[in-house]
Amino acid sequence: MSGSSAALQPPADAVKPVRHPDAPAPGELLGAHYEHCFGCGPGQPHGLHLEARAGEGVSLTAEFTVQPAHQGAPGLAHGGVLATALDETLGSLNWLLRTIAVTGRLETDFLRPVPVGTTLYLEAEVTAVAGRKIYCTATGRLGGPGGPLAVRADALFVEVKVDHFVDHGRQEEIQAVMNDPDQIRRTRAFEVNP
Ligand SMILES: CCCCCCCC/C=C\CCCCCCCC(=O)SCCNC(=O)CCNC(=O)[C@H](O)C(C)(C)COP(=O)(O)OP(=O)(O)OC[C@H]1O[C@@H](n2cnc3c(N)ncnc32)[C@H](O)[C@@H]1OP(=O)(O)O
Repeated sequence: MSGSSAALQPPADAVKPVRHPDAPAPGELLGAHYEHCFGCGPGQPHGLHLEARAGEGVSLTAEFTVQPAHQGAPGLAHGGVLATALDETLGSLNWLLRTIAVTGRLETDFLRPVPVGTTLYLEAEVTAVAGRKIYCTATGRLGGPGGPLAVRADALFVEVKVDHFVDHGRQEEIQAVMNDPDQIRRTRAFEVNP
């Protein structure tokens, strides 16, 4: 079964997404948004280490290789890990809009089992924007762009201010980020280029 619920249907006043003029060029790696992110951070030993690359328009591709630490059933990826890969890929789209946003709703179809050792090839695009609401969709294929479709998702992201993280994140990590000039520079770029 597939398709998304009414909550993921863009409203009548939704518009097409607009790629930000300073978005990374098609083919460029986006890089991790946070060193300790479970989805993309290089500082997470058991994380997904997902790598996303800008595509045309407001789209991107990403890859992640399923490790033994990602198992649910023996030799197979855990469904929650696959949902994380989709969530991370969809979240990365916001770099192309230059918007900071968090997942409000994520609907996932698991179509085929994904064995350990598989490289999951993901494609995602923003389909519509309505105010703070960003509607997007993603697929994950086994082995490469022409591989069998294994997972897919539709999601709604909601734009937030940096305050969202400052107000809700544990102070220890927030302070560490605030002391990291690279992270602050990257975050500020989003604030001054709405
Ligand atoms: C100096 C420090 C620097 C820090 C720098 C950090 C930089 C980081 C950069 C990038 C980070 C990106 C990280 C990506 C990681 C991958 C993505 C994730 O996993 S994110 C984690 C999981 N998600 C959450 O934890 C959200 C928890 N939820 C919330 O916080 C709120 O519920 C939130 C923000 C989503 C909405 O709350 P409201 O109070 O702001 O807004 P309301 O009015 O409730 O919603 C706005 C609109 O959205 C709809 N909406 C909200 N949630 C919905 C839902 N679940 N389903 C359908 N519609 C929903 C509402 O109906 C409303 O629509 P209408 O404007 O009335 O038309």
